[in-house]
Amino acid sequence: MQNDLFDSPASEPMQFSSAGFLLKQWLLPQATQLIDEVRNCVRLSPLRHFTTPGGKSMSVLSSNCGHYGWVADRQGYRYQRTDPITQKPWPEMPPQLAAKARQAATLCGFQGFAPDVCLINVYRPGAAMGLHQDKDEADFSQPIVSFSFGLPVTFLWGNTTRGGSPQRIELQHSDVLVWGGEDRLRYHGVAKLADGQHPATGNVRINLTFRMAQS
Ligand SMILES: O=C(O)CCC(=O)C(=O)O
Ligand SMILES: [Fe+2]
Repeated sequence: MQNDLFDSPASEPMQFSSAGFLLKQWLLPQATQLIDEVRNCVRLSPLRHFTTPGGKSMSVLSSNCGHYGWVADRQGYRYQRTDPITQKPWPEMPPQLAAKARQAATLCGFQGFAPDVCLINVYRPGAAMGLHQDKDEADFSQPIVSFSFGLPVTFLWGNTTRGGSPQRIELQHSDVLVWGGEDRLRYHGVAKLADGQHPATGNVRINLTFRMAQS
């Protein structure tokens, strides 16, 4: 499914897997405002490098907004209501962000998506995310909605088990990925971010991952 105009947001999702969809440049009209909302959130709950249970520092910088936040430390991966840095609840999820995530899910056939967490990931050049499954949520019947802003990156789409060579999906500023159903537990990740500059974000890529942590 091709856009008529290269620079206009997709009106229809591009299906890259049985229950995986890409909405090209779908957030372009709202991108500046949505990025501003994210900046407000990270003023309240700062970006940080989480440490994995294995003791490694993640290359991506992360924070959260919403009722829950995803955290990692020596004890494991989990969702919690408070930010371990500020000891306060995570900032509220900006309604405009939640509304766009819900609308994207609906467009891809997932009705009634009500995310209670938005994980904010900021990638600097050289940062990457290895193949993993999103499986810390209570209910896998809910999809995942993922926004990309700023520098382009290659998204890696694997299988439901480890191994095999992943499909490579090029993500640009304002693209949205939605996956769920039988693809909900697909391994996925992102390749190392290349150096660059983007008018909307400078030298970073911002990823927002919306999920329903609790059913
Ligand atoms: O940055 C991305 O596009 C993927 C992020 C991701 O998979 C995660 O945070 O679980
Ligand atoms: Fe993930």
